[in-house]
Amino acid sequence: MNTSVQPILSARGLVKRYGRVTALDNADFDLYPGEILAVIGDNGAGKSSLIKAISGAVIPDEGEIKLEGQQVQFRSPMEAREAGIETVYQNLALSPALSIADNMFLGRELRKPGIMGQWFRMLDRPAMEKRAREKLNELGLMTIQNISQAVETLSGGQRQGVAVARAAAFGSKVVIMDEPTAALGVKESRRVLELILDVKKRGLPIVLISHNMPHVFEVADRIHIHRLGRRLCVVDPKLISMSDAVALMTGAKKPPEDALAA
Ligand SMILES: Nc1ncnc2c1ncn2[C@@H]1O[C@H](COP(=O)(O)OP(=O)(O)OP(=O)(O)O)[C@@H](O)[C@H]1O
Repeated sequence: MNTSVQPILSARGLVKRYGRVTALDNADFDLYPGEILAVIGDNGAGKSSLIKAISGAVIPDEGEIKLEGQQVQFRSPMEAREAGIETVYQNLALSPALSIADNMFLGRELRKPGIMGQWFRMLDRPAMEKRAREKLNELGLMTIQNISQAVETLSGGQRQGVAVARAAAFGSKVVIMDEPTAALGVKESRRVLELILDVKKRGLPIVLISHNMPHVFEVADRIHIHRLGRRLCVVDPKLISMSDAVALMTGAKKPPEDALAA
């Protein structure tokens, strides 16, 4: 990974306190163009808080965030989405009773003029279904036959696929995935890992938060190790063993001198 270029998304000195708990304690973050950056850390290390801060879901108490070198202050996930940062949260944020197409366009529905003209714009369902089908085909999610099928009737892997496809379809700059394989079986996890690699092939950088070390080591270009609310170090999965990464994460081992900007 060429870290001499400007990061597409970066953060410096992020602090987030919840009462007496400091979830983020002077945390830094850098994501470079075209890479898959895994974020790993023990339970409670502050990974979700970090991701929420850079995706607009929480507002940090201190620190700065830059997107393509420009300082940004997202006050909501919608603002981050509008800036090109799409997040697949652990709970997927899908509406089970709605169709695949409706879920893909949730919050940014396509509309057309209604019978009363421009004042009453109706949902353009055929256009949304066509675009959703194109996106899913493009991402190789051919197993989904019927785009108007309700999401609650899909398997866990297919649901994850819809959430990832939505992020990949609309994320113009960054896709963030929080534990995308946590609730999935072996086959479904495999498909999601392939999807992550597909998204990377299409040129979008990805932040992957995961507890699954084999998955992290399989797809990540770099690994950001988060500990006690801050970035401890960044390591190259080709140069470190899984057990050493876990030892760094848990504090059993200290990071080498040169691991800060790997
Ligand atoms: N909304 C909140 N209110 C109070 N405390 C919170 C809140 N969100 C996070 N915390 C606390 O902040 C710390 C960091 O939590 P966070 O969820 O960011 O960690 P994590 O690394 O994602 O953990 P896990 O791997 O267990 O999901 C924890 O001590 C957690 O209890």
